[in-house]
Amino acid sequence: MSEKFTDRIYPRIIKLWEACFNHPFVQEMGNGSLDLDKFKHWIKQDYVYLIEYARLFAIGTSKAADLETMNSFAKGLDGVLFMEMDLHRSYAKDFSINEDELEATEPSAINTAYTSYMLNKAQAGGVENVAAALLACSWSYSYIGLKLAEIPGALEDKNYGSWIEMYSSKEFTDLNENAMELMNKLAEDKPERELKALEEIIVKTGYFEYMFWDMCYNKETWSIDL
Ligand SMILES: Cc1ncc(CO)c(N)n1
Repeated sequence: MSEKFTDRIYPRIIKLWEACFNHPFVQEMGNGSLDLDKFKHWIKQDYVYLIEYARLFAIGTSKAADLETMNSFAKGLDGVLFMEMDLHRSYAKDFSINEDELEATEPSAINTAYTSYMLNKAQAGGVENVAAALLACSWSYSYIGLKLAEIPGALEDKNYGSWIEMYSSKEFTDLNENAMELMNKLAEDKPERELKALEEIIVKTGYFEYMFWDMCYNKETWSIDL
């Protein structure tokens, strides 16, 4: 059996996940000191990010060549819309942000750039492009969730415990494994040139992951108030 695609790109990709894990936003969630306003910015921005992200799974479902692949994309779509976004809705409720306000969040510049890039890559290419465009999202959060859960007391934190619990849960771990398996299956037997292009999509979305943390930490929207 040939080497799995995700194993082959791992040495490069892990540097991105480590940088995300070491970002002050993530570190401060881990020790409970993160400013709640920064976290609220994440909840709102991430909610509208996930609406666009969910579309990728729908695109993948329609581009899939066989039923098994359709099922995997559909499972991902269900997981994002109902399991992952429930976390955001539950936090929003605690913060007295109603669901209409949450859904009406204006995506920031980085958020818009990230989702536009993903959707463009997903729409322009074959089904393997869709799997590549959505992978950094689940892979990085799964890495971060599992690492944060190892910090003593982090799972019990009154503010960030449920975040860490969800992203380190079996359900989310399964969702990410499903995305990784999809990528590996769709990358099988692809020529080197195409594998390089898929790797590039994963690296670029990985950079966007880092920038998303930074955007939330600095509560950025767009550069000029109008
Ligand atoms: C920006 C971003 N990346 C990844 C995830 C994990 O699904 C998320 N919720 N938001």
